[in-house]
Formats: sequence, structure tokens, C-alpha cells
Amino acid sequence: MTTTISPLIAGNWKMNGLRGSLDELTALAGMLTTGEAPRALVVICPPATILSEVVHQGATAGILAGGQDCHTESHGAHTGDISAGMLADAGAQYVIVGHSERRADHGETDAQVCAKAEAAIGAGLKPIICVGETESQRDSGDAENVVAAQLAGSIPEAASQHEVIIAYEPIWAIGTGRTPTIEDISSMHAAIREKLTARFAEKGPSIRILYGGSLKPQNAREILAVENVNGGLVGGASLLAKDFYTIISAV
Ligand SMILES: O=C[C@H](O)COP(=O)(O)O
Repeated sequence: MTTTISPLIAGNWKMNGLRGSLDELTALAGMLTTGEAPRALVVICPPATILSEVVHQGATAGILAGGQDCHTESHGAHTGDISAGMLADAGAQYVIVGHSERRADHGETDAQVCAKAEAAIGAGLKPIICVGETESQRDSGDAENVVAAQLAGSIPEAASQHEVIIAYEPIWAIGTGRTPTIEDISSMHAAIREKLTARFAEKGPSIRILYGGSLKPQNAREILAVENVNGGLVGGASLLAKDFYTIISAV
């Protein structure tokens, strides 16, 4: 039986965005409210400093907000960190965990990513759990094994009862303008679906699997049409309302 999954397009603003960026949010909200109703859920994950503005300004256009990371603990002496509960308190509904930039810059392990996803679920957020291989892992034919191991280690058991989202982001495609072939995207997403279904039984077919990595207005239509691609996690192209709207409209 085929499960229908409503697509989701999330914009990850990363460490980009001052108050001025909210003009782009206003522009996006305008496009979403005056244009054809989007066929995807739209989420923006801005820097935490402007999260509550995104929550409030986005609400009129149905734009949901998410954090870019959270701590494994709910509170405590962790200077500079932010908990899942704090993100929820600010109005976020989603949080990205295990982005490759955090895995690389902060040495995050699958176990930590799993604990963050668990903390997110505990706070009532939907974690967007990122996985993806390096270029050398792909070149040596290890991509599917690497991603399978990340999935096994990064998704908490609580995913059988709560909503989680997987984002497949080949690291070498992030911010580079390069993307895997459609065949490679298709086979990786099928492999991820198989793993999810093997582990979470009837829940597996309904878990969204996003594609991320140089998703642009020019390639969105083709990539988002691939089976088992249930939306996208967009970096650079989410910073400009016009580009992000084009990607949303490509669903
Ligand atoms: O979180 C988003 C991804 O890292 C993709 O970034 P990008 O669209 O700039 O390649």
C-alpha cells in the first residue's frame, strides 16, 4: 500500500540573518498569501535571535518556525546553548539536529544527535534529523552504508510514537552547487525508506525524507518529483524569498 506524505520544505538560514532579513520573510509571506496555496508545509529555521519574529510574522502566511540545533539537556550550565524547551517556548515547532556542519564543527556523534532528537521530542518539537555521506565515502561506494549507520544511531526509539523527519544531505552537495544524479537521489531515498520501514514497521512509510544540498529553483522540480523525496531542506536558496517561493511552488 502506498502512503501519501504531505511534503515539507524547510529553509535553514544557518548563521545568516539580522533583523533586515525579516524583509525577505515579509516578502515570502506576501507571495504565499497572494499566490496559489502552497502544496507543502513551509518551515523556516532562522538564527535563534530572530526566531520569535519569524514565529509571529510567519503565522499570517502559515509559515512554521524551527530551531537549527538544541542541547541534549533541558536546562543547566551550558553557556551559549539553547534547549529544545526554549525553542518550543519561543514558538518553534521543529528543530534541525545532526546537521553535517554541526557534526563537523562540533564533533557531534550519532549518539549525541539521537539524544538531541529525543530532547526535541520531549519538548514537543519535531526533529529534522540530518544524515549524509562525504564525497570520498560516495566515491568509495560506501554512501548507503554510512547513511544506514547514521540512521541507526541518530534516530531515537521514540520515533515509533512521535513525528520525526529525516533529511538526506550529501555533504559534498551542501553549498557547492553540485547535486547527486536523480538516480543516486532516488536510490538513496529508497534505501532510507527501506531502513525506516524495517525499523519502525507501519510508521516507516509515513516518515518524511527531505533532500538537501544545493536545492535551487533550477533543479527543485526534478528533485522534488523523485519517489520518496518528501520535500527539501534548503540552505542558500532559502535566503531570498523569490528563490525559496519558486522551490516551494515546485512541489
Ligand atoms: O541545511 C541546508 C543544507 O545544508 C543545504 O544547504 P545549501 O542549500 O546551501 O546547499
